[in-house]
Amino acid sequence: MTDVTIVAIDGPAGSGKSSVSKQTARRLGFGYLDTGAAYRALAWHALQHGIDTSDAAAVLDVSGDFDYAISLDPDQYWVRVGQTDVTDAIREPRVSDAVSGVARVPAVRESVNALFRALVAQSGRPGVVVEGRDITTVVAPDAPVRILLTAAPEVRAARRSAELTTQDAAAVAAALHQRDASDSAVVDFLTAAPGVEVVDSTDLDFDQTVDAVLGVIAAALSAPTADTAQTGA
Ligand SMILES: Nc1ncnc2c1ncn2[C@@H]1O[C@H](COP(=O)(O)OP(=O)(O)OP(=O)(O)O)[C@@H](O)[C@H]1O
Ligand SMILES: Nc1ccn([C@@H]2O[C@H](COP(=O)(O)O)[C@@H](O)[C@H]2O)c(=O)n1
Repeated sequence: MTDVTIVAIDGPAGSGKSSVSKQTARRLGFGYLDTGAAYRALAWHALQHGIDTSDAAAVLDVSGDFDYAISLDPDQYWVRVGQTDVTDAIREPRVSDAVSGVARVPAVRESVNALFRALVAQSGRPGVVVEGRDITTVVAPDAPVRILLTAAPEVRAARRSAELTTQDAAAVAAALHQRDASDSAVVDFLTAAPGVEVVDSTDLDFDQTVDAVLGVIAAALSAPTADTAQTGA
């Protein structure tokens, strides 16, 4: 797809994709692309227009004037819609609750996937860690490194509720599992596709998880490819 080395990371909500991918990108001097932010920002945009995101036709309609921008710098992360900085707003529970409706619209997925590929190609970085739900399978199925980052459901819910102090733990867990259930009807991010390495962080702390991901990347990038094996390069 491009000369930029892509590290593709998928996984369910709260598995640590964003935080682990961002730190991995820093350690490698790579860019970091949070693909979920595009779906969240479009959900935010739809809500601003008073649209119910379960109405696919209305979502598609409002996506016509969706002016989206995101930083790929892991140290200066921001997300904008038009002139509005929505970096924090797209994490609000009302957006998380609405986002699966947006992600369910096939034309939206095609359009954001084209945008992701363009952002990676224009990143100016030697590599980009791209994280989401369908990166290993749809957005970058030929990436040299493809990882499914998992953790037990109760561990993911506990990590998420530890960062959201305004909501009770049971409500956070229920919302997270509800979002996984809706999302997994659209893309399968709970089982690893052939060739995708699983990193299970259930019993790992954050630094151990980053190290495990870096280990998979080092092994994959040093392994001979079909091309180098043939030429002896
Ligand atoms: N291995 C780990 N051990 C402990 N905490 C972790 C670990 N990995 C991530 N976390 C913490 O878990 C929380 C959720 O992680 P993060 O937001 O990166 O998940 P995510 O998969 O991107 O979620 P979502 O898909 O909902 O955006 C964060 O507070 C993060 O710091
Ligand atoms: N590749 C992707 C990434 C995300 N989604 C949808 O966006 C939502 C938010 O993603 P987060 O990673 O920020 O939690 C997610 O719940 C999916 O609905 C997607 O479909 N494909």
